[in-house]
Amino acid sequence: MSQNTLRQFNETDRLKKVIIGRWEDYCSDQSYVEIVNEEQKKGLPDAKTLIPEFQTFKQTLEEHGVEVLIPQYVGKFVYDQLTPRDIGITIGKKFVVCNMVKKSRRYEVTGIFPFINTMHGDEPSILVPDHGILLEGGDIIVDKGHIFVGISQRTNEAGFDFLKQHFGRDFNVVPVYCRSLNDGENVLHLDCAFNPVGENHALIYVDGFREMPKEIKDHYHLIEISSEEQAELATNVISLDNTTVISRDHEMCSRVNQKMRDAGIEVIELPFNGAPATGGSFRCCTLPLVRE
Ligand SMILES: NC(=O)NCCC[C@H](N)C(=O)O
Repeated sequence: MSQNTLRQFNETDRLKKVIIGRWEDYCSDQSYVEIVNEEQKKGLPDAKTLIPEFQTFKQTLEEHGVEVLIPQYVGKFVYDQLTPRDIGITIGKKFVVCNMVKKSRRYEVTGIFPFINTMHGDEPSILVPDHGILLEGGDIIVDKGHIFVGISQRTNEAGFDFLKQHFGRDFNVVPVYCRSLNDGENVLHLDCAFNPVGENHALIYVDGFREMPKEIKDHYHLIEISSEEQAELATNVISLDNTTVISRDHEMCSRVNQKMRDAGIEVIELPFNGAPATGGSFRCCTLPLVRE
């Protein structure tokens, strides 16, 4: 299959081509930094910790046959290009350019346009939502005929409606209402509380949702995680295929990692502390273009 054809129908299909976060130039000018989430209020990571962690991540992906792309540097006003997951999403054979809530993330997508422009798909293959429609890729999970859409800190009902309008014929588009900061829960995006792994398992933080959709209960064997594990982004693994994930080598993720192993999934644990301190772990730091 062509590496230049957009394709993502399942979260755990074999990952062939992916954009990962850009660690160089991170926070290169502090005067531009915007604190965009609760995690960052605890302090931003030292840029030096990012280098070995991202290099090892990239190398591990490549060793597993994945083509890895790094965004171009956008400029110091976009101080953080670590988590490309949110700026766009491959759905089926199309690409949706996301409308970001935070000002400092709005132009991040220009760093990946050179890659998107080389990709083909079902025309028109690039969709751009209107103003007022807020949606971020971390809130969108395409799996088993569904598009799960987190209505969260970053995606609104209009974002859900947009996806339903464009993809509702081919997918069952399911809203997933995440609890808010006012409810005492910090679910930045859906993938901070739910993530399919393996053939039909899913990691889940049940208290992160106002109500669990039937489609999640019916289609997955659930591996539940605690609030302490959720705070360390234990759901936020990246699947290489339906047998293998990359997860954090971290004490608050080790129980969940073992649960996945018990379910027959190979878990590659890598040290990854810098990006999670900005709010995103392995899923957030990846933007798949091709899964087959
Ligand atoms: N899918 C995700 O949860 N992405 C993490 C995004 C972190 C980024 N610093 C942000 O707050 O937008």
